[in-house]
Amino acid sequence: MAQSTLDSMPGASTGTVVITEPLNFWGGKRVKPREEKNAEPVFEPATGRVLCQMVPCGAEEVDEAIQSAYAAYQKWSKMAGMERARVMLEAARIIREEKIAKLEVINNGKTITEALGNIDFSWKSIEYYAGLAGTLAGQHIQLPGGAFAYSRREPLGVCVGIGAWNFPFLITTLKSAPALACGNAMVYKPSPMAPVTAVILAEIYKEAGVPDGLFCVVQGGAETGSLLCHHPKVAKVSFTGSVPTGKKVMEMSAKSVKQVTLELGGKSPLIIFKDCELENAVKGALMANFLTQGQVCCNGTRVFVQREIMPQFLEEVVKRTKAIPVGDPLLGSTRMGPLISKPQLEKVLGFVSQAKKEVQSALWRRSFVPSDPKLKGGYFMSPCVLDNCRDDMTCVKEEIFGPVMSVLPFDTEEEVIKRANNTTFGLASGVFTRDVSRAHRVAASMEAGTCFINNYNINPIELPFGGYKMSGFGRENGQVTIEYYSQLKTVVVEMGDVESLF
Ligand SMILES: NC(=O)c1ccc[n+]([C@@H]2O[C@H](COP(=O)([O-])OP(=O)(O)OC[C@H]3O[C@@H](n4cnc5c(N)ncnc54)[C@H](O)[C@@H]3O)[C@@H](O)[C@H]2O)c1
Repeated sequence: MAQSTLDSMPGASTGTVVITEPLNFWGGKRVKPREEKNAEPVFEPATGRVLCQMVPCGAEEVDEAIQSAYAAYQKWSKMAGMERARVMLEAARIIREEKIAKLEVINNGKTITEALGNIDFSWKSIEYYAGLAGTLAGQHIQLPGGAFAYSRREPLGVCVGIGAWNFPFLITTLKSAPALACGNAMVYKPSPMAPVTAVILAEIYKEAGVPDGLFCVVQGGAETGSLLCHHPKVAKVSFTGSVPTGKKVMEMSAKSVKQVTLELGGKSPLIIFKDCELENAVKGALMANFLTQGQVCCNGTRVFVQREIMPQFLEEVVKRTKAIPVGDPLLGSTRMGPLISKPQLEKVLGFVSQAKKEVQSALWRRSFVPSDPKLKGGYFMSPCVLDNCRDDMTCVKEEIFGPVMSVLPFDTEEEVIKRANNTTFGLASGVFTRDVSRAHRVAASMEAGTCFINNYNINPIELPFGGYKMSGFGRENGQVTIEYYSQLKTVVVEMGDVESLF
C-alpha cells in the first residue's frame, strides 16, 4: 500500500505536503525514473507551491511497462470472470478505507466534498464491473445438419489509458475497471498536471491480488503518450482529454489499427423553459457549471433561458453564485477551490475579458484573492455569470473549462433546439420543463450523448457516458463499455462430413 504517502496525510493541510516517492508503477512496484533530466514541477493549485516532480517516461520505460502488462495479461485473461471479480471487489473495499480524497484535493484543487464523492464513484465503478466480470458470455447458434457455432467474448490484450487532470483518480478507475473485468491489462498515463493518485490505484490493485504488471502507471506528457499510442503490443487506447489531442491519438492509433475510445470536450446546452420549476432550474444551472471549478467536460455552459423568465432566473442564479464560498479546498465549508494551474486560470480570465468587450453584460466579478495568506499564490477566481450572451461570442462557442456560465435568451422550442445543436461538440445537454412531452421531444432532438431532464450532471456508473460529434466516440460506464474492452470470436463446429466442391 502507498503507506508512506497516505500515512503522512491525516494531519496534512493545504500547503504542507511534499511527495518524493516515485510515481511510476510496473512489474508490481513503484519504479524510479531512469533519468531526472526532463523533470517538470507539479504545483499544488491552492498555494502555487511545488508538490512534486513529474519525470516523463522514455521509450525504454514505456516498453518495460507494456511488457510487464503483457506478461500479467497472459495470467489474468485465463482466470474465470468470477475469480477476477473477487480480486476487483477486494480492490474496491481497500479504496473505501483509504484516504485518497485528501491527496486528490492537494493535487487537483477540487473541494474535499467533491473529492470524497469522486472516490466513492471510483470504488463503485470497480464494484460494478466486478459484478459484470462473471457475466461475460457468448452465444450458441445452431446450424444445419447438427453443426453449430458459438461466440466467445475475449479480452483485447494490453489497453492503454490516457487521462485528463480534472478527475485524476476517477478517470483511472473508469478506464481500468471495465478493462480488467474483461481480462485485459492496462498501462495508464495520468495527466502531467495531476500525476499523484494513479499510482495509489496500482498499489491497491496489487494489494487486492492482481498479477504483477496488470495495472501499470507511466508518467509523462505528449511524448510519453505518443510512445504508448505507437507501441505495437498495445491493442487499444482509451483517451480522455481535449479534441485536438484526441484527434492526434486517433491518428497515431490508426497506424497499427488499434481500437480507440475518445472522451473529449464539450460545450453543452442547458435549456430552461418558462414552465420549469424555477428553483430547481437555478440549482440545476449551478450544478451544470460550477463543480470542480467548472472544469468538467459535460458541463452545461450554454444556459438558454426562455425570455419571459430571464429576469427571475438571473436574479436568483447571480445571488447564489455570489454566495459560493471560494477558498481552501480542504475545508468542508468550501464549495469552490482553485483552478488546476496558472495558465488555465489566465486562459479562463482571458475568456471573461473577451466577453466583456463583446457584449454589454451584467457580468460580475472575476479575479479573486483569498484572505488566507497561505492561499495567496493559488489559482483562484470567483465564479462568473455572463448574461445577455449571443451565439457568436467566443465564450459561447469555445470550451472555457472554468467557472463561467454563459446565459442566452430564447423564445421558441424550435429556435432553441436549432441553436443548442449548433456546435461541433455533442457531449451532454439538459432541459428543464414541467411539460413531459416537451421534455422527451427535446431530449430526442439533442445531438449529444446524454440529455438530463429536470436535473444536470447525474452520471452514476450504471449509465453509459460519451459523446456525439467531436466530443468523441465509444462509451465509458454502463454495461455497454464491456463491448469496448472485449472482442468476439466465433467458433464454428462441424458434426458431419465435409462437403467439398472440389
Ligand atoms: N469526455 C470526457 O469524459 C472528459 C472527461 C474529462 C475531461 N475531458 C476533456 O479533457 C480536456 C481537459 O483535459 P486536458 O487539458 O488534460 O486535455 P489534454 O488533451 O491536454 O491532455 C489529456 C491527456 O493527453 C495527454 N497528451 C497530450 N498530448 C498527447 C499526445 N500527442 N499523444 C498522447 N497523449 C497526449 C496529456 O498528457 C494528458 O494525459 C477538456 O477538453 C475536457 O472537456 C473529457
